[in-house]
Amino acid sequence: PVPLRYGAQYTGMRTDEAMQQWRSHRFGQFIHWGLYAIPGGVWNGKTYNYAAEFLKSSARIPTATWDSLMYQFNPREFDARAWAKMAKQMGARYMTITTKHHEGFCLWPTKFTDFNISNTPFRRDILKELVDAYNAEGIDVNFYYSVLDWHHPDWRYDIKSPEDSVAFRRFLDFAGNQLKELATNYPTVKAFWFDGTWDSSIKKNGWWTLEAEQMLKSVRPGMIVNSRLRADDFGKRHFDSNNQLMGDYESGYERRLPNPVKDLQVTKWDWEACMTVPENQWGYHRDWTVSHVKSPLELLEMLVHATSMGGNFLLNFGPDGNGGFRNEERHIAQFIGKWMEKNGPVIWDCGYAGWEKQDWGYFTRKNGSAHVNMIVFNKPVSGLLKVKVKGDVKILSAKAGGKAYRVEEIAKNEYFIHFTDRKMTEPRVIVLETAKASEAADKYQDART
Ligand SMILES: C[C@@H]1N[C@@H](c2nc3ccccc3[nH]2)[C@H](O)[C@@H]1O
Repeated sequence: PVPLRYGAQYTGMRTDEAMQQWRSHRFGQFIHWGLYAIPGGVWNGKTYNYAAEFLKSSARIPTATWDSLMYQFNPREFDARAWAKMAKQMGARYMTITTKHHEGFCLWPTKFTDFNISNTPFRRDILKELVDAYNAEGIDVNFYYSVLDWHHPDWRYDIKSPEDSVAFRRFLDFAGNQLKELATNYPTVKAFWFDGTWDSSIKKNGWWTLEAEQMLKSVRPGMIVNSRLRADDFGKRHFDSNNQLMGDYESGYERRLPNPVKDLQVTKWDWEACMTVPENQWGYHRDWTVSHVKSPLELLEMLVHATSMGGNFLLNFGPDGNGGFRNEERHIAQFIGKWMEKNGPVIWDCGYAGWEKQDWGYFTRKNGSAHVNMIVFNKPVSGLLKVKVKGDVKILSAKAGGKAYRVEEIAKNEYFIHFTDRKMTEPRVIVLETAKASEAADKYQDART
C-alpha cells in the first residue's frame, strides 16, 4: 500500500453505539433551505429549468444582487414543530439540514460572517429551532455543510498563485471556525454531511479535510462524517489511494442507487444515497412541470432498495421562501408514512440479507435474525416468487399479515413461495422463517457434468 498521511484512518465498519444508531435509522429527511427558496428558480420573469439552488449561476446573477435576497428572507409560515411532526409521521429517523449551501448564506447566527440569518428580517436561529423540534420528536439531526462558498471572497476553485494560497488558507480557517461553532453550539447533532469538496483547491489541501474531521470528532466524540469531505495526499476522494473508504460512510450515491446485482461491494461498508423528488431539484422550484416528478411509490421502492443493500436513504424536501412544503411533498410524506406505519420493522434496524436479488422485489433482514423479509413490488404472472437461499438455510414458513403462503422446495437451496394474493395495491411484505438446513436430510443430488 501507498503510505498516506491523509488517507483512511481506519478500515472496516464502525461498531460504536453512535454509528449503530445512524445505521439502524435507514430513512432520513434531507432539507434544502436557503435564499434560493425565495426566487424558486424564476428570475426577472424567466423560469430556469436547472436546479433551483443554482439559480445564481444559471441566471448569471451578480453576487451583490443575489446576497441582497437576505433582506427579504422572512419565512412567516416557518414552524419547526410542524416540519418535525411531518417527518415523524413519514417514518424518518433522522434529518439532514443545509446549514450553508453553495450560496454561502448561513441558517444560524454565525460569528464568522454577517451573511447569516441574524441579519434578515426573520432573525431567529433556524438551526436551533429545527434541532430542538426534531429531537423532541425523537429524530436525530445532522448538518449539511457546503465547503464551496460563492459568497466568501477568499474561496478559490484552484490554487494558481501565492495570493491564492494565502486567501484560501484564510478561507479554510473560516470554514474550520464555522464547523467548530456548529459542533459546539448544537451539541445533539450526530453527523456532518459535507458537500462542495470536488474542486482542485480542496483536493490540494487533503490535510485540512482530515483535520476538519478530527476536530469535529474531538469536539463531539462519536460524530459521524461522510466520505465526500475527504481528499487524501494525492487528491483522491471518497476512497483513498489504497482504495480504502475515508470518513464513516460512503456518500457517492446522489440521485442514483447502487445496482443490486453489480454493486454488492457496498454491502461491506456503510453508505447513504440522497434523492430528489423531481429529476434534479434540491432547493424549492416554483415550476415542477419542467421535469419528471417521482411518485411516492417510486421513492418508497428506493428506500426499500437502499435498505436491502445495507444503506441509508435520504429523501429531499425543499421548503419554499415562506417555510411551507409543496403538496407533492406532503403527499409523499403521507404515503410513505402510511406504509411505514405497518412495515417500518422491515426497514428500521434492517439491512442486507445476503441472498441473490430476485425480480419480484427485495430482501431485508434485521441483524442476526432468523427471519428474512421479502418486500414484493412486482408480482410475477405465475404468482410464484423464487427464493434462492445462501448457506446452511432452509425455509420453514412464509407469512404475510398472519396469513401463511405455501413454501415449495424446487431444488437445492431454491424455493417458490406461492403468492396467491390477487390484485396488489401496495408493496407486500412476506416474512420468511428460516432454520439450519443441516438439521434436515439432503434429498438432492448434484449433477455430474
Ligand atoms: C446534495 C446536492 N449536491 C449539490 C450539488 N452541487 C453540485 C455542483 C455541480 C454539479 C452537481 C452538484 N450538486 C446540490 O445542490 C445538492 O446540495
